[in-house]
Amino acid sequence: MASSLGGGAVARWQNQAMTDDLHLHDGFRMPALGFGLYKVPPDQAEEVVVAGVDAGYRLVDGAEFYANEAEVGRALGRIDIDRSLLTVTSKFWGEDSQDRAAVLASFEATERALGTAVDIYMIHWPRPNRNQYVDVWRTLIELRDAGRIRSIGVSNFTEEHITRLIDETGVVPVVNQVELHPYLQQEGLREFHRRHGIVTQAWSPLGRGRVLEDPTVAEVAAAHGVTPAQAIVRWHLQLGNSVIPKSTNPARLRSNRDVDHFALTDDEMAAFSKLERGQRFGTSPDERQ
Ligand SMILES: NC(=O)C1=CN([C@@H]2O[C@H](COP(=O)(O)OP(=O)(O)OC[C@H]3O[C@@H](n4cnc5c(N)ncnc54)[C@H](OP(=O)(O)O)[C@@H]3O)[C@@H](O)[C@H]2O)C=CC1
Ligand SMILES: O=C(O)C(=O)[C@@H](O)[C@H](O)C(=O)CO
Repeated sequence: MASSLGGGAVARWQNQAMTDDLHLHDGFRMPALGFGLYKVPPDQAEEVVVAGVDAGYRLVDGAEFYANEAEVGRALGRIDIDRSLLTVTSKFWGEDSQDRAAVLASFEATERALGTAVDIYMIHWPRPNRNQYVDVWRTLIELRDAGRIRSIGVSNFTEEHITRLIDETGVVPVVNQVELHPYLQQEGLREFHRRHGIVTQAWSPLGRGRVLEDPTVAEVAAAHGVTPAQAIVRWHLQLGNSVIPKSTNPARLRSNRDVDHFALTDDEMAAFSKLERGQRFGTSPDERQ
């Protein structure tokens, strides 16, 4: 099993199921491993969600922007599972307006489309030039306090943005969903999250598929007899990230979740950490307004 990178290091995580829940600082829990729905075409979304839950995923990452929430809702209506076992997320897009009325309208549109409660609702982008994200956050707090959302979080927020939320409202997001993969490991932000009890959730965790051919990833994967995607998902989980790979291919969707039977060694984790190159495949937080 040990690769040349593994070198006999202690496999701290061996036999530990990494697909279990993470604890949120508001007392609720969230599965560490879920699947994402960005760019899942509406005519495939219903079947992807049914297949994902059937494969054992319990976290579904969606957003109004993905334009497939009605199909996700249809799938959730079909799935024969205790709803309390699922974590359904969505995000406020806010490109047109960020006023309270716009937040409420978007949230209600998502609720209607999904036909079920949103467990975790996030601000999709801080859009810092507009300077309204603290007010948007206040509206999310209001919705949470009214019992309409279980937990509230953010996405694409920097330390500076989160610090402002905390200083001005006293409410810490439960999660910050950010671009994170072996080529963009976000070490500083992860440390900041740790200090504040915020879960780091990795978007584009496979680098949109573009990290899968990396030679180090391939070597580690081969040593464990798994796919590069499985090795990367396992790396995320061992870092303590929540992770939401996307696939419209049922076999890949299933195998991306099948990561409890192997563990990266300390040396393999160290080899992954050397892959950092500050490379983004998506938009940066300050860029999108
Ligand atoms: N908050 C935010 O701003 C953002 C959030 N997200 C969230 O993160 C999720 C995942 O990010 P995403 O950008 O989709 O990128 P991912 O890193 O998850 O990569 C998805 C790509 O990898 C391919 N892929 C998946 N599994 C495998 C596999 N086992 N072998 C080979 N190829 C594979 C997919 O193709 P195929 O489907 O054909 O399998 C797709 O092309 C999104 O769906 C969304 O929920 C994403 C971007 C921004
Ligand atoms: O980052 C990009 O350039 C994208 O297209 C996506 O990340 C998109 O903006 C998004 O937010 C998906 O969740």
